[in-house]
Amino acid sequence: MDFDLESYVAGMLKDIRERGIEAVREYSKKFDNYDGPFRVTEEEFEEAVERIPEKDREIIVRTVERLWEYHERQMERERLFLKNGSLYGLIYRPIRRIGIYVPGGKPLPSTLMMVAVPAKIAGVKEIAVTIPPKEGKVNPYVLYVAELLGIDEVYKLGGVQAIGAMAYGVGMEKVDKIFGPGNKFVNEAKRQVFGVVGIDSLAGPSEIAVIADKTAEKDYVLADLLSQLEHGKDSKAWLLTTSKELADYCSRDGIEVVLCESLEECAEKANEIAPEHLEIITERPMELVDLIENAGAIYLGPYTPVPAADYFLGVNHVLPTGGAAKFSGVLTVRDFLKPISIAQVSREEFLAERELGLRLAEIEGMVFHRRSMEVRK
Ligand SMILES: NC(=O)c1ccc[n+]([C@@H]2O[C@H](COP(=O)([O-])OP(=O)(O)OC[C@H]3O[C@@H](n4cnc5c(N)ncnc54)[C@H](O)[C@@H]3O)[C@@H](O)[C@H]2O)c1
Ligand SMILES: N[C@H](CO)Cc1c[nH]c[nH+]1
Ligand SMILES: [Zn+2]
Repeated sequence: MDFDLESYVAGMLKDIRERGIEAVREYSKKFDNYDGPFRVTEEEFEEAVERIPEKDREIIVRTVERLWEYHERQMERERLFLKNGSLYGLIYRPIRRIGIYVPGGKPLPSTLMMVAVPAKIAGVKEIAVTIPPKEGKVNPYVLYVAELLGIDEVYKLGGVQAIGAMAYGVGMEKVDKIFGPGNKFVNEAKRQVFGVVGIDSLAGPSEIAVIADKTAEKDYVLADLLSQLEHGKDSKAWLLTTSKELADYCSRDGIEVVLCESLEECAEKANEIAPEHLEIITERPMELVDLIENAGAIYLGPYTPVPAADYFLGVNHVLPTGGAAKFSGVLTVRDFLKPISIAQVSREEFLAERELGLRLAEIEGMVFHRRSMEVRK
């Protein structure tokens, strides 16, 4: 019988809801060989941070600066307008408390930067971070990034138990929204807790698709395809090409190669896949962009490989996978903000336009709705 991921994860989440910290402890022991205490102490922070060489601190600070510069342009401002003496618009408020899941199979400090920077720009006040421990410890680079960004609430928790703990408030205060990518267990757990908390997107195992023609440097294309397969056995790589030579060169384990008649056909295939990342390495890459409907991120030309975007370009690397790019997109500052509609209507406009509301209330059979509008003089 096939493994049923949905019921497997549902069972774990139910257990965490019902038995709380005991269940979290047992799953953590089983999958990460650690049963607490879960919150990273001040001493552990200090010890880890001291271990980071000066050169690496500089690398991290410069990377954070690049991310900050890119993301601060996304900050939403109030959008208000006046019409007939009335005020209308949207105002924005940050989510109060969020959880960030940092993947830990290969610990990814870069992912903490990718989520925490836009969260800080948006003005999120409280951030709890979870990461699976290794031998009871958290990766020191993750703790350094946390400290640099003013985050002191870090938990040694991974997988479904981390998502359950953040969503149901087990061993910590419940969060309002969970961010961050993870493996198929993490991704499914996020999908299932949606509604109890918000989630950013279904950011699961990494993927890359490359559209390339005969002008592409073969070694660049192959290296890029292999880069995302490095994330793990669930990762995927597709080459969509019009070049038979390139197709043969990249025919390796784990890479799905599709030989197409034209670049338009490559674009069509890319839209069907809706990959997390789409590289276009062709003679005139920009010409294909108009044909792309579904992709988490599009990187053009020979000098925009996915790993550069994973680390230092400044763009965000938290992206939808598994076809979710058909209905969602890259993580942005907006994901940390709640738009609130606002209006203050003038008497003149209200009286002039209320017949619309009165009749619509009648159509819907809403007597008290009608009354609320009618009663005003
Ligand atoms: N889409 C994106 O934006 C993006 C960004 C970065 C990383 N990623 C992806 O994140 C993933 C990280 O995966 P990872 O495995 O390295 O780390 P992870 O932290 O997501 O998963 C590790 C956890 O999975 C749990 N787990 C492992 N086996 C289990 C089992 N059989 N049953 C229940 N729980 C189990 C354990 O608790 C462990 O702590 C990779 O697939 C990577 O490609 C995606
Ligand atoms: N490629 C990942 C997004 O799918 C992000 C990442 C982090 N570290 C290395 N790569
Ligand atoms: Zn990567």
